[in-house]
Amino acid sequence: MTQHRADFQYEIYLDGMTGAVPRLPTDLTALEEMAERRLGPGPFGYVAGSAGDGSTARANRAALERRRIVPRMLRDVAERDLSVEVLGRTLSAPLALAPVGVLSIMHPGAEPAAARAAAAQGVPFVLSSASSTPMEQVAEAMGDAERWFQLYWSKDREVTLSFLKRARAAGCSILVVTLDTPLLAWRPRDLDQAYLPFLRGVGTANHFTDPAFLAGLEKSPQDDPNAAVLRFVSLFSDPGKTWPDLAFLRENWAGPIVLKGVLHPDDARLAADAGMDGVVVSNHGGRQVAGAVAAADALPRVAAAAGDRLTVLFDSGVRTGADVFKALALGARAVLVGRPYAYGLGLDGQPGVEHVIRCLLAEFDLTLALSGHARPGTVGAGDLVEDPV
Ligand SMILES: Cc1cc2nc3c(=O)[nH]c(=O)nc-3n(C[C@H](O)[C@H](O)[C@H](O)COP(=O)(O)O)c2cc1C
Ligand SMILES: CC(C)CC(=O)C(=O)O
Repeated sequence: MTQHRADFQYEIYLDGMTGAVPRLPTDLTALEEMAERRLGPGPFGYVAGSAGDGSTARANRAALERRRIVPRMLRDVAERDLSVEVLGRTLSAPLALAPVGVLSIMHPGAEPAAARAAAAQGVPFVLSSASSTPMEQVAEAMGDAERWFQLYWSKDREVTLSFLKRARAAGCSILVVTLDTPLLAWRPRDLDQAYLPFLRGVGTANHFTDPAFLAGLEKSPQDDPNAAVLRFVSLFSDPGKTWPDLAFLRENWAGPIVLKGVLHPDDARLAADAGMDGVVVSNHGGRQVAGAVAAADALPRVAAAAGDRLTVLFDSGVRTGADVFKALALGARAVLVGRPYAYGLGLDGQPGVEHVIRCLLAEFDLTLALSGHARPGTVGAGDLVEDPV
């Protein structure tokens, strides 16, 4: 019998009947509620939080919920294949774990535990620049599994070059350049808790182990942590950059480059003109511009502008397998998921992250089949209608 991702549901039922394994909730909203009860208010608030009044994070969910699937019947979906081609590689399913920094605030296993889960479930892991574990150690935890590197584009060219070199040596195939965080947004939840991990030196591991970063310090981060954190904050990102600056990254990264945080179709055109290979339509999970367009509302226009010049990925608000399906129907090739896996990690380490991936992919497989599709590539705009607002 063909093994399908959907079979996970019977594993859960059978385990439940024998009482063998206490499972995390399969509804990822319930998982978030459990995380809120079990994790500390600072760490939970940092992950759950968003910019300003939180309206963009809410809009992300509303824009996905407003789209409704129109299932088709009698289409032979017995043999299904969830794989998709993304920038020259075959992914086992249209899902990757988004770059999420500072994972040690969730669980001591931190990034290596999440990366191992991604590897075990066959989905790419995107290593964050703001990782609490040096990228070499994260890569080591993954064996040969697919990983991409997310760059926070430093003010210091030598640090950027050093990161690119290290990421390449650590086996990262795709460079994901995050454009929407040249400044940290106004985040009331973190302000009210006075909780910003970087000011405590968390999420600085890639910097604190980087020769080019260390060269700018008089003393080691161990001997003078304050100076090291201040250097991190001053270099972390650069609001002065413009489109022509991308030439520097194009010259110094041999593989595909994907720009994360694109919401306007004209920015997609500029990305293609700059020789980029893809974009992630994303508003950073509503964490940067309060009042920004919902990512799912931006997606069809960006996908149209991208045409066949760019591969379009999507994140911000994905919480169900049906959301994955909807994002594909709106024009994405694959999606990234952020907060849910951070909660899975916080609640149960590597198995918790695997649980989240398996839930999303089981439900995606079922949604695909029950909507009349045997593979992601046939999903399109005709599969959705939009509820009146
Ligand atoms: C705690 C946290 C840390 C994040 N760190 C990064 C990061 O280091 N780099 C980055 O490009 N995006 C980062 N993001 C944004 C995610 O990559 C992604 O865009 C977002 O979480 C998607 O929305 P979702 O959480 O609704 O799935 C972070 C998000 C969260 C929640
Ligand atoms: C600001 C970053 C270092 C982490 C991040 O992307 C986030 O908190 O959303």
